[in-house]
Amino acid sequence: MIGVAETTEPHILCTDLVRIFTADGVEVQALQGLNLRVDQGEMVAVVGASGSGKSTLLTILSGLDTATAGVARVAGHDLLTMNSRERVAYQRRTVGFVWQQTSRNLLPYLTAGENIALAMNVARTRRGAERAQRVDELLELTGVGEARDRRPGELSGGQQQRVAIAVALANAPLVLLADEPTGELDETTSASVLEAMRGVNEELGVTTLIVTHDPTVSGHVRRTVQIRDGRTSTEVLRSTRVDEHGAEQHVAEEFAVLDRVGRLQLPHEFVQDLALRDRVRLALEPDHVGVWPGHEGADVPSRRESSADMPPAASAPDPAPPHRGRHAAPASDDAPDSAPEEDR
Ligand SMILES: Nc1ncnc2c1ncn2[C@@H]1O[C@H](COP(=O)(O)OP(=O)(O)OP(=O)(O)O)[C@@H](O)[C@H]1O
Repeated sequence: MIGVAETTEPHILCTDLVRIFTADGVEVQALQGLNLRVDQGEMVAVVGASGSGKSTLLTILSGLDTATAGVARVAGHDLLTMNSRERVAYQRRTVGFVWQQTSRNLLPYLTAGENIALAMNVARTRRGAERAQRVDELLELTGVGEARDRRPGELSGGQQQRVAIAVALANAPLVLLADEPTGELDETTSASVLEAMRGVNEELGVTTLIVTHDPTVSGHVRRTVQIRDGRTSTEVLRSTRVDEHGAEQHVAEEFAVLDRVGRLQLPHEFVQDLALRDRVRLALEPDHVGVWPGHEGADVPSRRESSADMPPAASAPDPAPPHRGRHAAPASDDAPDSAPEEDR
């Protein structure tokens, strides 16, 4: 393992990640060259439609599955070359997980406190009074101190997920991974569980990645990455700015993701609105790139001096205006703002 503190490597790094499943002789490409970087201490949500590859990504990052090709590194661990011993140590100490189903997070016959203590017991971290103190601290941190002596069946869904977060944090992991942690909760309870995760991220600085189909998650994180067909397609960054009157404004800005070799996915509605298909014309302008339909009969852009590689043009459009929905706008609570329809 590389010393994470000594490098500038992100805590989660996926480069051109591919996962191909073969079932009954048919190949399914669940991840098709996915790129993702999450810096140390960041909290990021990956959202996408059913079948877009979210769980596949999380299963690889948690060390339960291995990618077919590409790079997947978490806190300096190379997940493609790890042997089984390293994998066990990685799962016990480097990463913590929260899954959608309580049954996967907690043992039903143990109390909340015993579930947390068990995680430390298995990894042989902390003993005796130190262990008991850590149990109390984690239950306080996740806002369920009162649940300590109750079994999962005696807790609400939201309380169960908070206890699950405490269990995931028992061995002080560097990275917290959550797969649909609010999938079985109502909207209000989901919001409170996500806020608990945010509190943990801010308090402990643990790098946090949540994958979910729930678009409201983006209201609780600074960065939301959209995954589409096994690739990251767009990102929404949320920030707070002070306007000219000194008032704080929450701003959400959506970006397309550009990979190492310059590929990007155009948002679905852009493709539909301009009836783009098969190929497009591109023009390099001093401060932007223009994209026009490339099929026969489509309007051809003018040849600009800066567009050296473009074919001769028939007409000269105005400088391409920024397309709607792609620049800073006040964030609404029902984000993800202008995310492609099919990804919601
Ligand atoms: N073990 C497997 N064998 C074959 N195909 C699989 C396997 N696991 C996933 N897939 C396929 O890979 C694709 C991505 O699946 P994945 O479960 O990662 O999507 P998802 O975004 O998590 O979806 P959901 O939100 O419905 O859980 C789907 O087409 C799925 O059918």
